[in-house]
Amino acid sequence: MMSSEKIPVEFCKGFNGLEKVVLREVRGSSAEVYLHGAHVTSWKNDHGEELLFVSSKAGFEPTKTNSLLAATIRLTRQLSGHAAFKPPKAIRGGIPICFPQFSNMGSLDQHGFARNRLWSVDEDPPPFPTTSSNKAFVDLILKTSDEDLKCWPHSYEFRLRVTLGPGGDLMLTSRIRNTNTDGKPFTFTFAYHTYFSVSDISEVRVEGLETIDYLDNLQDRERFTEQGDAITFESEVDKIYLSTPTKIAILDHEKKRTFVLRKDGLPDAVVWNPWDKKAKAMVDFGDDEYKHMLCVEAAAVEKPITLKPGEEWRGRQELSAVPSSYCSGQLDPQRVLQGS
Ligand SMILES: O=P(O)(O)OC[C@H]1O[C@H](O)[C@H](O)[C@@H](O)[C@@H]1O
Repeated sequence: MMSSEKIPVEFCKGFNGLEKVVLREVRGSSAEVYLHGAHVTSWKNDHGEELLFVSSKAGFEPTKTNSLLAATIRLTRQLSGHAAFKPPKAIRGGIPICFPQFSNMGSLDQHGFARNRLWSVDEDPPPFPTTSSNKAFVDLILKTSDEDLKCWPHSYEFRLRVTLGPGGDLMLTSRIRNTNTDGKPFTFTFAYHTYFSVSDISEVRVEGLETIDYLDNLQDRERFTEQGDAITFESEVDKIYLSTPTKIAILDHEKKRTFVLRKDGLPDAVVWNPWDKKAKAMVDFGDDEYKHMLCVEAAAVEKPITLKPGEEWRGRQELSAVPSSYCSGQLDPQRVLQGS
């Protein structure tokens, strides 16, 4: 007799034959992680609704990879010069990992190399201090390669655990260790570059960043202070909020859904939407897709992290999606932020 219980962790082939890991939780939620970039490309709630944005122009159809239709789409794209995602390029959407450099704030390529590398499954990860009963998780690892030593001359071990919690929450924990044998410390910046899927950007509010200082990427990283109201969107935004609260809420009024982002070890938060002009300039992003995404990125940017040999840093992001409660058309941010 076949068991009806879903396999919590499945290793299989995804887009372009690339290896992926599917996490499933008994109530029906799921997540997908590619070994390319340790990139989370899908996070679905127990109704099967996708909660992350992945660009249709990324050329990335995670669920149709084996079908004739998907093959035809891929061929058509190739023939029309479509900007399909192909390693070593990063996937446009989901949760790319920016390491060891956020943005262009250093000598490396934009956002560092971790999002473009092939990670391995970590068969024997060091234990976490707290044990949990979660079954749906995977441990991935990235280590120094000869190629990366040329641009970043340090030895490191980057362990990422991706966990799907029993309620469908998605947890990412990074542990980065300096394994240099030359006695030298290293310094890095970091971000979980999360693309949330939203119904309509003009209906979205972000709570938790009011009155916080930020560096505006659109104004030479000049420092400003955010006003007292929730953040809404009517033009391009690219801001690095500094030393933010650990909990940020993204309220999607139309979907009646609120994402709650909790973070630990990551003081900053980047908020990005390219809006129409920049969207048009991006080859792997649809002209109108800016309306349906918002990046809110748990990050360590302003104060780079320095590790001495043998030292380990930990940075964690936890995402949940909850139905928004609202009365007389007004969302109640207090309730969301208090977690009630
Ligand atoms: O195009 P990418 O390299 O993936 O970067 C996409 C975006 O990432 C971050 O949010 C930065 O703050 C933006 O300045 C950048 O445009």
